Amino acid sequence: MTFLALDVGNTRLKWTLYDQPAAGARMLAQGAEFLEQIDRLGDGVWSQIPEPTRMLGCIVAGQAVKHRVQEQMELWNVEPRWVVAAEAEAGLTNGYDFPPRLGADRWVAMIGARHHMLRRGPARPIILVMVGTAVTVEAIDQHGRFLGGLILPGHGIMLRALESGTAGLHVPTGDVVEFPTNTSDALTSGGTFAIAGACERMYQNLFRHCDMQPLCLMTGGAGWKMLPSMTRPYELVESLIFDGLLVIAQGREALNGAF
Ligand SMILES: Nc1ncnc2c1ncn2[C@@H]1O[C@H](COP(=O)(O)OP(=O)(O)OP(=O)(O)O)[C@@H](O)[C@H]1O
Ligand SMILES: CC(C)(CO)[C@@H](O)C(=O)NCCC(=O)O
Ligand SMILES: [K+]
Repeated sequence: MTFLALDVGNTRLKWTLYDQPAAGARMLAQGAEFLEQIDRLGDGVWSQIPEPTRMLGCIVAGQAVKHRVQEQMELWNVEPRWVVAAEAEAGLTNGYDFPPRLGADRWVAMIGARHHMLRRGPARPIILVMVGTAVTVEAIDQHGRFLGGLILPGHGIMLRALESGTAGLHVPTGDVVEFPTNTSDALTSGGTFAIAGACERMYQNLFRHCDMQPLCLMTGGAGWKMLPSMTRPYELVESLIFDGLLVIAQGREALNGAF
């Protein structure tokens, strides 16, 4: 029973085909497209992979993008299913004021993060940093309760905002240094330390709240760029959204025999 997992972000669609909807499934194929280019998936690479029996995705782009994605899936019989953040699922409880308003990508990545931790050791609080178009910094306590999280502009948005909001700033890429002495380094370091600093504050908040050292996890396409600038040791797990989708799919399959 093949399983297609989709992560539709604000910039790119990422997909992975697995041999079954279960944690630890074998990957059969994967790819990523910028949102402007998704309309050729159906005639292109998706026409060359085995047909998925099941599909589950998380999407934070709008309805228009969702329809375009579903159109590309019409070459198969599979029913499109999209995760909506719930009050509880797969061992996680949702502390958001209005649980379904929590971004599906955040919810799914947190489920992936909690299972990643539990496979390796005893339960601890988790700081989960997701570095994409936007950056999120989630706090999960040792019992699996999502306490709350930060949303920050991603590095690209920060720099574009500075470029368009000032007369004298243009944004060639610089290096991250402690004491920037040119504009490029000042911009790159400013954005990077803004994110790293927010993560450090959330770490301290969570440590104080739980009285227990949090595990620090990072995911998202630009995670590797942030890693060297963090103030704590972070583990980079690129696949957390896909891991979360597999865990959710497995749970639903066990419950309903389908989903
Ligand atoms: N030096 C950097 N440090 C941190 N983040 C960066 C850096 N350079 C670029 N970025 C961020 O990385 C993002 C691209 O990451 P990635 O390709 O993973 O996005 P994405 O995961 O496809 O986003 P989404 O899931 O929202 O579509 C850019 O939007 C930018 O904000
Ligand atoms: C915050 C982003 C953009 C991160 O991808 C996404 O999860 C989203 O659009 N969330 C909805 C709002 C919220 O999570 O509160
Ligand atoms: K994302």
